Amino acid sequence: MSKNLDRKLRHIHNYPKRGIDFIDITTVLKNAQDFHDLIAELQAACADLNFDKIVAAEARGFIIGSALAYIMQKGFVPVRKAGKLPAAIYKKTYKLEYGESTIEMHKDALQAGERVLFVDDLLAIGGTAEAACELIESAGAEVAGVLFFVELAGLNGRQRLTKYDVRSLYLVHEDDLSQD
Ligand SMILES: O=P(O)(O)OC[C@H]1O[C@H](OP(=O)(O)OP(=O)(O)O)[C@H](O)[C@@H]1O
Ligand SMILES: Nc1ncnc2[nH]cnc12
Repeated sequence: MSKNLDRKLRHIHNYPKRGIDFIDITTVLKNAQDFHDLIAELQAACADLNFDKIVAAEARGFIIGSALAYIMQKGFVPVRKAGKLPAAIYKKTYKLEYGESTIEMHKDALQAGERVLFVDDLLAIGGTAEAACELIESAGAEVAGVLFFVELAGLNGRQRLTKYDVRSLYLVHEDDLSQD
Protein backbone atom coordinates (compact mmCIF):
# COMPACT_ATOMS: atom_id res chain seq x y z
CA MET A 1 0.00 0.00 0.00
CA SER A 2 1.28 3.46 -0.88
CA LYS A 3 2.47 5.54 2.05
CA ASN A 4 1.86 8.80 0.15
CA LEU A 5 5.47 9.84 0.57
CA ASP A 6 4.98 12.47 -2.14
CA ARG A 7 3.07 14.52 0.43
CA LYS A 8 6.24 14.76 2.52
CA LEU A 9 8.45 16.18 -0.19
CA ARG A 10 9.52 19.81 0.17
CA HIS A 11 9.12 22.11 -2.81
CA ILE A 12 11.42 25.10 -3.14
CA HIS A 13 10.93 27.79 -5.74
CA ASN A 14 13.89 29.30 -7.60
CA TYR A 15 16.52 26.81 -6.38
CA PRO A 16 19.29 26.37 -7.44
CA LYS A 17 18.42 28.95 -10.11
CA ARG A 18 15.56 31.33 -10.79
CA GLY A 19 12.70 29.51 -12.52
CA ILE A 20 13.48 26.05 -11.15
CA ASP A 21 11.03 24.35 -8.80
CA PHE A 22 13.24 22.11 -6.71
CA ILE A 23 11.93 18.92 -5.11
CA ASP A 24 13.75 18.25 -1.85
CA ILE A 25 13.76 14.59 -0.70
CA THR A 26 15.57 15.24 2.59
CA THR A 27 12.20 15.76 4.30
CA VAL A 28 11.46 12.09 3.60
CA LEU A 29 14.94 10.74 4.34
CA LYS A 30 15.24 12.31 7.79
CA ASN A 31 12.29 10.32 9.15
CA ALA A 32 13.20 6.70 9.92
CA GLN A 33 9.76 5.30 9.07
CA ASP A 34 9.49 7.29 5.85
CA PHE A 35 12.99 6.27 4.71
CA HIS A 36 12.17 2.65 5.48
CA ASP A 37 8.84 2.91 3.63
CA LEU A 38 10.57 4.50 0.63
CA ILE A 39 13.06 1.63 0.27
CA ALA A 40 10.26 -0.92 0.76
CA GLU A 41 8.19 0.75 -1.96
CA LEU A 42 11.16 0.78 -4.34
CA GLN A 43 11.81 -2.90 -3.61
CA ALA A 44 8.19 -3.78 -4.37
CA ALA A 45 8.30 -1.72 -7.57
CA CYS A 46 11.21 -3.72 -9.01
CA ALA A 47 10.48 -7.13 -7.45
CA ASP A 48 9.51 -8.65 -10.82
CA LEU A 49 12.65 -7.46 -12.62
CA ASN A 50 15.62 -9.75 -13.13
CA PHE A 51 18.88 -7.92 -12.45
CA ASP A 52 22.34 -8.52 -10.99
CA LYS A 53 23.46 -5.05 -9.93
CA ILE A 54 22.15 -1.60 -9.10
CA VAL A 55 23.76 1.45 -10.65
CA ALA A 56 23.03 4.88 -9.16
CA ALA A 57 24.25 8.41 -9.76
CA GLU A 58 26.02 10.75 -7.33
CA ALA A 59 24.83 12.13 -5.01
CA ARG A 60 21.14 11.69 -4.22
CA GLY A 61 20.97 8.49 -6.24
CA PHE A 62 23.54 6.94 -3.91
CA ILE A 63 21.29 7.37 -0.88
CA ILE A 64 18.43 5.28 -2.17
CA GLY A 65 20.36 3.14 -4.66
CA SER A 66 22.77 1.78 -2.06
CA ALA A 67 20.02 1.15 0.51
CA LEU A 68 18.02 -0.75 -2.12
CA ALA A 69 21.06 -2.76 -3.26
CA TYR A 70 21.83 -3.69 0.34
CA ILE A 71 18.33 -4.89 1.15
CA MET A 72 18.01 -6.78 -2.17
CA GLN A 73 21.50 -8.27 -1.86
CA LYS A 74 22.68 -6.83 -5.17
CA GLY A 75 26.03 -5.31 -6.04
CA PHE A 76 26.18 -1.51 -6.10
CA VAL A 77 27.94 0.48 -8.81
CA PRO A 78 28.46 4.23 -8.33
CA VAL A 79 28.20 6.60 -11.28
CA ARG A 80 30.19 9.62 -10.12
CA LYS A 81 30.58 13.24 -11.14
CA ALA A 82 33.71 13.92 -13.22
CA GLY A 83 37.14 13.34 -11.75
CA LYS A 84 36.23 11.24 -8.72
CA LEU A 85 36.85 7.67 -9.87
CA PRO A 86 40.43 6.40 -9.72
CA ALA A 87 40.54 3.66 -12.39
CA ALA A 88 39.70 3.54 -16.13
CA ILE A 89 36.28 5.08 -16.85
CA TYR A 90 33.46 5.51 -19.34
CA LYS A 91 32.32 9.14 -19.43
CA LYS A 92 29.28 11.11 -20.62
CA THR A 93 28.29 14.81 -20.56
CA TYR A 94 24.61 15.79 -20.52
CA LYS A 95 22.23 18.67 -19.78
CA LEU A 96 20.30 19.16 -16.53
CA GLU A 97 17.31 21.42 -15.84
CA TYR A 98 19.78 23.82 -14.22
CA GLY A 99 23.04 23.38 -16.16
CA GLU A 100 25.34 20.69 -17.46
CA SER A 101 27.09 17.76 -15.84
CA THR A 102 29.54 14.98 -16.62
CA ILE A 103 29.24 11.51 -15.13
CA GLU A 104 31.68 8.62 -15.10
CA MET A 105 31.63 4.90 -14.32
CA HIS A 106 34.49 2.47 -13.89
CA LYS A 107 35.02 0.35 -17.00
CA ASP A 108 35.34 -2.81 -14.92
CA ALA A 109 32.24 -2.16 -12.77
CA LEU A 110 29.98 -4.23 -15.03
CA GLN A 111 30.52 -7.39 -17.06
CA ALA A 112 29.19 -7.86 -20.58
CA GLY A 113 25.71 -9.38 -20.39
CA GLU A 114 25.04 -8.40 -16.79
CA ARG A 115 21.57 -7.06 -16.10
CA VAL A 116 21.40 -3.71 -14.32
CA LEU A 117 18.76 -1.63 -12.56
CA PHE A 118 19.42 2.12 -12.66
CA VAL A 119 17.98 3.88 -9.60
CA ASP A 120 17.66 7.60 -8.90
CA ASP A 121 15.70 9.87 -6.60
CA LEU A 122 14.13 11.92 -9.35
CA LEU A 123 13.37 12.04 -13.08
CA ALA A 124 13.30 15.61 -14.43
CA ILE A 125 14.31 16.10 -18.09
CA GLY A 126 15.95 12.68 -18.15
CA GLY A 127 19.53 13.60 -19.05
CA THR A 128 21.11 11.86 -16.05
CA ALA A 129 19.27 8.58 -16.54
CA GLU A 130 19.85 8.60 -20.29
CA ALA A 131 23.58 9.24 -19.83
CA ALA A 132 23.85 6.60 -17.08
CA CYS A 133 22.10 4.01 -19.26
CA GLU A 134 24.55 4.81 -22.06
CA LEU A 135 27.44 4.18 -19.67
CA ILE A 136 25.87 0.86 -18.65
CA GLU A 137 25.52 -0.13 -22.31
CA SER A 138 29.09 0.99 -23.07
CA ALA A 139 30.18 -1.77 -20.71
CA GLY A 140 28.13 -4.32 -22.68
CA ALA A 141 25.61 -4.69 -19.85
CA GLU A 142 21.84 -4.57 -20.25
CA VAL A 143 19.46 -2.08 -18.62
CA ALA A 144 16.82 -4.29 -16.98
CA GLY A 145 14.92 -1.28 -15.68
CA VAL A 146 15.06 2.34 -14.57
CA LEU A 147 13.48 3.20 -11.22
CA PHE A 148 12.75 6.58 -9.63
CA PHE A 149 11.26 7.75 -6.37
CA VAL A 150 9.78 10.85 -8.03
CA GLU A 151 8.93 11.65 -11.63
CA LEU A 152 8.32 15.32 -12.36
CA ALA A 153 5.20 15.61 -14.46
CA GLY A 154 5.43 17.93 -17.42
CA LEU A 155 9.17 17.68 -18.05
CA ASN A 156 8.83 14.66 -20.34
CA GLY A 157 11.92 12.90 -19.04
CA ARG A 158 10.39 9.58 -20.04
CA GLN A 159 10.56 10.51 -23.70
CA ARG A 160 14.35 10.14 -23.54
CA LEU A 161 14.06 6.68 -22.00
CA THR A 162 11.55 4.99 -24.30
CA LYS A 163 13.93 2.04 -24.89
CA TYR A 164 13.74 1.07 -21.22
CA ASP A 165 11.30 -0.24 -18.64
CA VAL A 166 10.83 3.00 -16.65
CA ARG A 167 9.04 2.99 -13.31
CA SER A 168 8.43 5.73 -10.76
CA LEU A 169 6.75 5.57 -7.37
CA TYR A 170 5.19 9.03 -7.51
CA LEU A 171 4.27 11.30 -10.39
CA VAL A 172 4.62 14.78 -8.92
CA HIS A 173 2.86 17.85 -10.26
CA GLU A 174 4.77 20.81 -8.94
CA ASP A 175 1.56 22.73 -8.17
CA ASP A 176 0.47 19.99 -5.74
CA LEU A 177 3.40 20.40 -3.37
CA SER A 178 3.50 22.50 -0.25
CA GLN A 179 5.74 25.57 -0.32
CA ASP A 180 8.56 26.17 2.16
O1 LIG B 1 16.32 13.99 -15.08
P1 LIG B 1 17.41 14.99 -14.94
O2 LIG B 1 17.06 16.31 -15.57
O3 LIG B 1 18.74 14.49 -15.39
O4 LIG B 1 17.54 15.36 -13.39
C1 LIG B 1 17.58 14.42 -12.37
C2 LIG B 1 18.90 14.36 -11.69
O5 LIG B 1 19.20 15.63 -11.09
C3 LIG B 1 19.55 15.43 -9.72
O6 LIG B 1 20.92 15.25 -9.54
P2 LIG B 1 22.01 16.40 -9.60
O7 LIG B 1 22.77 16.25 -10.89
O8 LIG B 1 21.40 17.73 -9.32
O9 LIG B 1 23.04 15.97 -8.50
P3 LIG B 1 22.96 15.72 -6.93
O10 LIG B 1 22.32 14.39 -6.75
O11 LIG B 1 24.41 15.69 -6.58
O12 LIG B 1 22.20 16.82 -6.27
C4 LIG B 1 18.80 14.18 -9.33
O13 LIG B 1 19.33 13.55 -8.19
C5 LIG B 1 18.89 13.34 -10.57
O14 LIG B 1 20.08 12.58 -10.61
N1 LIG C 1 13.38 20.24 -10.16
C1 LIG C 1 14.26 19.43 -9.57
N2 LIG C 1 14.18 19.18 -8.25
C2 LIG C 1 15.07 18.35 -7.65
N3 LIG C 1 16.06 17.77 -8.30
C3 LIG C 1 16.18 17.99 -9.61
N4 LIG C 1 17.06 17.52 -10.54
C4 LIG C 1 16.73 18.06 -11.72
N5 LIG C 1 15.67 18.85 -11.63
C5 LIG C 1 15.30 18.83 -10.31
